[in-house]
Amino acid sequence: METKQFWELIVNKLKKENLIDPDIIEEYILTSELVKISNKEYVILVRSNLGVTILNELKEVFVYGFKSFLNDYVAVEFSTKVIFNKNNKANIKKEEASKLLPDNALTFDNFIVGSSNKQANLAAKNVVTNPGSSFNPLFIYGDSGLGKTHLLQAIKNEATLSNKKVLYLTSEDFTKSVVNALNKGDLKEIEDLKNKINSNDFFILDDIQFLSKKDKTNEFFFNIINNFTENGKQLVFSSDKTPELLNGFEKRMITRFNSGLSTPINSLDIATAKLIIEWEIKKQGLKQKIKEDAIVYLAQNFSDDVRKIKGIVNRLLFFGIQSDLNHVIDLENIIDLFKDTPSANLGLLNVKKIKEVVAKKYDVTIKAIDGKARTTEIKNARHLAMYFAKIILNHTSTQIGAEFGGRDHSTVLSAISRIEKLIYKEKEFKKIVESLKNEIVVK
Ligand SMILES: Nc1ncnc2c1ncn2[C@@H]1O[C@H](COP(=O)(O)OP(=O)(O)OP(=O)(O)O)[C@@H](O)[C@H]1O
Repeated sequence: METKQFWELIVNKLKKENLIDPDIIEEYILTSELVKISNKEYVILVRSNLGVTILNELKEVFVYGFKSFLNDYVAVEFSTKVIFNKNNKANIKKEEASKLLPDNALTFDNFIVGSSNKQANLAAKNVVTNPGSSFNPLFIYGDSGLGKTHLLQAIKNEATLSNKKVLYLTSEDFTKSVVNALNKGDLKEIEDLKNKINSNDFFILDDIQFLSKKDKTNEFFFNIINNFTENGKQLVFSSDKTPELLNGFEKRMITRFNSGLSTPINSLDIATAKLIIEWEIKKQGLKQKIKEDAIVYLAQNFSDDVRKIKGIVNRLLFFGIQSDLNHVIDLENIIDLFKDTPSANLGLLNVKKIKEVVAKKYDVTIKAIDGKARTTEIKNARHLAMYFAKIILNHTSTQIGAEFGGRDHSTVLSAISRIEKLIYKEKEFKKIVESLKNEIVVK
């Protein structure tokens, strides 16, 4: 279908469902144009900057509109024609330059985004486009193996492609250089090192928890932080803890770490873990097909750390080498292959836990959720629990039907769709869903 017709369909749908004020439709939407960037990315060109601001507030409604026709979530951005054309030219240049990066470079393109890391990913992209503004320093924290270094390297690569001067160091290397210079007691050497670091547009320091806490190293570091913030240049730090929990730093340092944006990378949720497993399988080139429920099982049980996922996929490849090319790897194979591997807590997540959390919230029983009663409270609880079984556990609609008192898969689909619609329409309901989701996935 032509993009123009497709855009008309979406606008008509949003109009019909009264999801947008008619004046806004008239003034900003009917005068806009849709541009398809890829199957997953669309840009809506609006006539004015004010229009962009207003429509950005309604982004979720548009995402809903696209999903109704495409049956998938897509990225929707708003822009004016002038800005879009300017960015497009810059992107083409960047695309050319990015071909110079090694194949295994850690970039935003090969970082898989899901609810556990989307905030950190967004903040990381933001400091590349707006260096030295409000998110300075950017402080990313989280457990080992969840992608902190990956995001820091992505910032480095992307900023370098935009012709920025970037210094990325591990805290160990930074400490070594500083201690070396200080031990020599040669003032010029210390000044040279300071100037060398300060000459960059970005200073990225990984695993800050390992930084030496000696007074003089701290003093040196404090000076660097001040130079960067005063000159509007970007600082990025990563750590396994929040700034407040970092031991041994002076209070003034903690205040500096907190003066920009601290953002977590949380433990993987099952949907993201599943995407990373599928991506690794594809990247590493497993020859055999693997069944969906087998991947979900791996995601539920072994995805507390992305490094572990890589190890799991290596074992799958080894299994593949020993198997027939036509063999389809199923759940039974996987359970057998990983029977001695200790599983992560995610394995404890199941439909029962979802039903318990939702039943408590709506003050109904699990029996009622599985039963036939259709009071508003029971229906809401049932539909929401089905929705969570889909987005958190990634169960199929047939599977969910069976788990909720033997319902038809089309009943499940319409329940999920009802919840999605409510989330887009009602901000309060969206908040409830977010908080219940956190309660369910918390370890
Ligand atoms: N969301 C993701 N998408 C793709 N690859 C990822 C993702 N998260 C992590 N990885 C990969 O997992 C591996 C471990 O990630 P990384 O080194 O960035 O973790 P980390 O949080 O810095 O851990 P540590 O605190 O131990 O240094 C890397 O190979 C990284 O590329």
